[in-house]
Amino acid sequence: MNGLLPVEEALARVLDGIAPTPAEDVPIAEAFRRVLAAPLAARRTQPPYAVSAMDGYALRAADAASVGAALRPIGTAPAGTPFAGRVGEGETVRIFTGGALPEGADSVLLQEDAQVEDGRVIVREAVRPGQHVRPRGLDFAEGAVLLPAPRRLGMREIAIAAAMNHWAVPVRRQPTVAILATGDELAAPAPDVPAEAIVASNSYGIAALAIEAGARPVDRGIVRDDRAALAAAIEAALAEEPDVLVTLGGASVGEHDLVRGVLGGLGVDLDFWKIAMRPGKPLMFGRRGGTRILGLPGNPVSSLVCGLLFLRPLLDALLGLPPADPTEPAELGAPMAQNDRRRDYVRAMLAERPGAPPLATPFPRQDSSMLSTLAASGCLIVRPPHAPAAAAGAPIRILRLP
Ligand SMILES: Nc1nc2c(c(=O)[nH]1)N[C@H]1C(S)=C(S)[C@@H](COP(=O)(O)OP(=O)(O)OC[C@H]3O[C@@H](n4cnc5c(N)ncnc54)[C@H](O)[C@@H]3O)O[C@H]1N2
Ligand code: MOO
Repeated sequence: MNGLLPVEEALARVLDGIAPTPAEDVPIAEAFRRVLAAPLAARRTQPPYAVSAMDGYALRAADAASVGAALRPIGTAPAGTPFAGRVGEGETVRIFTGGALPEGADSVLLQEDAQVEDGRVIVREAVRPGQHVRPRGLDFAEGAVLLPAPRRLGMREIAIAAAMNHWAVPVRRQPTVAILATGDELAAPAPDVPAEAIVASNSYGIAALAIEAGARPVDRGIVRDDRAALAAAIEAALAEEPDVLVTLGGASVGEHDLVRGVLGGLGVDLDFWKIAMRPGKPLMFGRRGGTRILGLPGNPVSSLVCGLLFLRPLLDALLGLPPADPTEPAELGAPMAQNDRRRDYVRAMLAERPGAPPLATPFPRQDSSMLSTLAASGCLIVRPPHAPAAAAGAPIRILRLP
């Protein structure tokens, strides 16, 4: 392997022996983006009784089978207030969307198809049996398992969990991700940021990735390239026993790249890998107690791409989610040269095309410091090691950017 570790092998080692975080109950209103720990079954039948799907008149279809039929109104049935009586032959009840279909009625005449004349309701459009009625249990029946686990709870899942009358849901505890930036040159974004500083962006990008995955980031700030300060900052972060500690920068081989030595001295069982990928070659991975430590490279694009490829699957595994192939097929929009021994993740514009795979066109400059191209990209083109030169139109695989 020329001393370069393949991406899959590195990921397998990061995920080795992982167990999902314990389950806890959270109120439904706080469950967005959390991962369901146990399947959810409906606690009720929806709708719990037959209801009208329209504003109109509840009646017996047999009484309204022909245009011109006249019916006698005997009451009203708005949503939430059922009509207490029974609809008999030639009778009708004014009903509104969501109102309970009164006993005796089997259909609803649309308001627009009715005319009220001399206290009578005249049918202007013949009614089919069952018309505009939502039968009991149309959506779901009590006991039906509508949300399997594990599943990340988005808008749709939250809504149906609430509809099934779950006021609290069992979810995985949010993994905690401590994030520590390293580097003398760095300063947090602020009005008074020194002119000579580099604004520390990686912490914010990695925190966003963690939140999107359903984890809880903890910002441990910026530490100088000083062995003692770095050791103190890492020890303080580890003392909180986060599920993951991410260090940013200082991962390479220069004299100021101290993270590796410091982690080793703090009892971290550590691997330092050169991964066969670009961007993001240097990557540290270690463990201490229940904490997994990811040492990401400092170059901003390398940091975020490594975050997508290693931190994201790690968080998914901690949340009990199965591994997923994040790539999909696409077509190349411009020629690409032969690749070397590293797998490239190439920033590219993405154009959707009806009836054809999306078109991915690489940006000409791929410097791993350039967040501007990452921000403008729709995807990363995944080029295998030693891929031959490819012409525009060639089938490729892409990783859509979140
Ligand atoms: N002689 C070698 N030099 C380098 C190698 C190598 O193999 N041999 N690898 C290169 C590659 S590839 C990468 S990637 C970088 C990784 O460097 P480090 O992880 O040590 O990162 P730093 O040196 O600390 O910083 C690199 C670059 O990124 C900026 N940076 C750092 N942290 C942040 C942050 N939180 N937010 C924004 N920008 C950040 C930093 O200012 C530097 O410009 O090493 C190459 N060198
Ligand atoms: O791997 Mo470095 O990330 O190429 O810049």
